[in-house]
Amino acid sequence: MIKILDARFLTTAVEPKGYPTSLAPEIAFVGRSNVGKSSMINALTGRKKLVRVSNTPGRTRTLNFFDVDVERDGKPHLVRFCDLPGYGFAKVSKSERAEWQSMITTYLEKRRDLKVVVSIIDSEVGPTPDDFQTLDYLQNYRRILVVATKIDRLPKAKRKPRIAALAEQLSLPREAVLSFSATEKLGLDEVWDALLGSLKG
Ligand SMILES: Nc1nc2c(ncn2[C@@H]2O[C@H](COP(=O)(O)OP(=O)(O)OP(=O)(O)O)[C@@H](O)[C@H]2O)c(=O)[nH]1
Ligand SMILES: [Mg+2]
Repeated sequence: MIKILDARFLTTAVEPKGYPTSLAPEIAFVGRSNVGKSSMINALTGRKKLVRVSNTPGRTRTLNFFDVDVERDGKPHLVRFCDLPGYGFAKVSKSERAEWQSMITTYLEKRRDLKVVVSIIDSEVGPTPDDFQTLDYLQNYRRILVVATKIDRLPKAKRKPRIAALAEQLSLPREAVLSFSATEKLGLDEVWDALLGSLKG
């Protein structure tokens, strides 16, 4: 049983000197622009407006940190979430794109507290070349949890086969890809269990 006790915005950062002081294991959310990273954080914390979300890609432009007190089977945990800007967003200038890229890779490579990276894939669109590239790059030095979101957009009968197909495309076992919907609150407990489970090991 998962229960959220509290979730709060901590700080915004663009470079390491702005990262919050170490306190809790960190979990980062990465994926294409507009895939639903910020919405996933809101859904997982049960807070509608903890993070701003938008129909327009490119909503999140800095690293945003949140502290979350969560209780699992009666045991309290403190975890820290980091919401990242999306990749593959075309409507920014080349130099701004390069800045984002370096902001994201510096964090993903250097941050000691970062324990798990949630790689978010659009269930409808499937993994894009950017997704493959990011996963290839990350798997060398980070623990990754793949979550297929916006599963609500698929008819119910197509959900399981789609997840199986995604897993195959990503060369992962079927059970390694979790399905999720922020709008319909599907897969919340499964994602929390996987996150807290991987922080333990
Ligand atoms: N149907 C459906 N829509 C979703 C889901 N999750 C997010 N969305 C919608 O997708 C859009 C983008 O959501 P965000 O959470 O802002 O996406 P993001 O990945 O944080 O986007 P950037 O910060 O711009 O990179 C919004 O219109 C959300 O309402 C979901 O599970 N199902
Ligand atoms: Mg966002």
